[in-house]
Amino acid sequence: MIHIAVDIGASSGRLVAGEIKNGKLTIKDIHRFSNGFEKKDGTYYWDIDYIMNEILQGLSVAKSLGFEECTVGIDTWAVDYVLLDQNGDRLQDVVTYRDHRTDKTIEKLTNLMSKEEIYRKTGIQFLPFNTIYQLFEEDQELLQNTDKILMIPDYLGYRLTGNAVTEVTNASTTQLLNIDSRAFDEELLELISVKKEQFAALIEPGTELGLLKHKWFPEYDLPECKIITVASHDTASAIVGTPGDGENWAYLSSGTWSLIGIENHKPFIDSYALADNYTNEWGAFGTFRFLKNIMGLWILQEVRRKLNGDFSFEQLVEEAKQVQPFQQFINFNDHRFLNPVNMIEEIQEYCRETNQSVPESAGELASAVFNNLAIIYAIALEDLERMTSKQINRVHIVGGGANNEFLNQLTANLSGKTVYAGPSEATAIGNLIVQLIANKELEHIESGRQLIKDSFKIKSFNPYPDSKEDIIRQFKRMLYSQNREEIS
Ligand SMILES: Nc1ncnc2c1ncn2[C@@H]1O[C@H](COP(=O)(O)OP(=O)(O)O)[C@@H](O)[C@H]1O
Ligand SMILES: C[C@H](O)[C@H](O)[C@@H](O)C(=O)COP(=O)(O)O
Ligand SMILES: [Mg+2]
Repeated sequence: MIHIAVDIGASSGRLVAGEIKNGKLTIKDIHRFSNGFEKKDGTYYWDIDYIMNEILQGLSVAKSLGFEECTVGIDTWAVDYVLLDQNGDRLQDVVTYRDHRTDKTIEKLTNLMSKEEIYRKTGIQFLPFNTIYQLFEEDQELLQNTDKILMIPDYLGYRLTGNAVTEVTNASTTQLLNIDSRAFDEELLELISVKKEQFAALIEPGTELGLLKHKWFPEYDLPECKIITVASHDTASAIVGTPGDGENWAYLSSGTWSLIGIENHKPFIDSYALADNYTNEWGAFGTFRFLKNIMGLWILQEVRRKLNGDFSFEQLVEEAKQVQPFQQFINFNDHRFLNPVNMIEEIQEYCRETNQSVPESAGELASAVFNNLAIIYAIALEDLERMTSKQINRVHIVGGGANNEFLNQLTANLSGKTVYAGPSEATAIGNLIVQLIANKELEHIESGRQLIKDSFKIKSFNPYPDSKEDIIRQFKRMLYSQNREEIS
């Protein structure tokens, strides 16, 4: 049986076919498309109908390749949602988490319930765009006319099958789930005037959602598909697809965002985790993703866009190698980098404000991005070890960022840990692993990770001893001198 992973990140989407052949997981790119958001009347929106069409185009490519039947799993970015009326039709376009409508909402909501109380209930990090804050800002009349609130991958699954669910890994990013009861927290729902019935039933990854409706067949030449709900938060799928083993490894899901953390079997909720804004997003198979959001390669994507796309990502890496490293210390987790009008100007303004040299060329800008991301990763790993008393010896970098060998080596040097890079398509692979487990072709996540190790090339980067301590100390000194607001 062929399985198809639909993995949609903030910058790109892909359909990847996979099956186990001769003891290895073989994957094949079926369809790729770019993703992004547009500003309309002052609000930033995704184009969900464009995404839906690309998924159906991709499935028709699968049919043209001879796949007459398959299972399909969908994973996407977190927190965003669709509002449906009683007929199952969308009440409005889909607002993106980078919209500025929630820039001040954490402050408003934590005046009604303390940060400590919300964190005790949910164990979820305070990001301004969490679903709870977006719903708080929604038009109240619209919300009262809403029959169902569906998270993005659940909405896409609903459009394909007609069945509505709320998959738990992605639902945990709403900051509305109670970590003890594993249900929506009624007090938090009341704070934002949402009724529990407005969410579809919570379900675990690996649950069959339904069959692809034939209403799509006249317009697209499609295979017969059984849709399986996977770990539908893409980061949860990325972690399933990360070939770590034992206790002493961390993951770094490196795409538009950098999500750095460890896989836990129980939540880790204490004042240090709250202070450092670490989260306990729910993982597949009852695990917890104790991680931190770092602004990630979004910064580079926006620098590249402002350079009119004149450089490929590979070229920007080569340009960065040509310049002196560590010329500026920049806290890219500062809220100002979440969605500035012009990322290059924002970076340059930050450097002027902090009396640092100003990066001008593509190489200087790319070097500033890579060097400071590596420092922030290293500090996050230090925090993880201190908070959890766990020794982290290995960092598995997965996602598109795993292709950036320059950043992989910088991360190894500054963290002092061995970096294992790949698979770059870990998210799609993790999506496939859950489908294979649901289809009883794999027993559990451990056998899935062993299959990944047996099937894909993983490249290692050993740390070169250098003055990492001094660099990190200088970065921390700059941080404290600024005391600016992070993205929480
Ligand atoms: N060959 C490459 N060399 C350097 N960086 C790369 C390469 N391929 C991808 N990347 C990096 O990976 C990022 C995209 O990662 P990806 O996981 O596809 O993102 P998302 O899932 O968020 O859309 C790009 O922004 C780029 O920085
Ligand atoms: C807003 C969320 O934190 C974000 O979606 C992140 O968790 C995520 O899913 C990153 O996926 P990308 O593939 O877009 O980097
Ligand atoms: Mg991704």
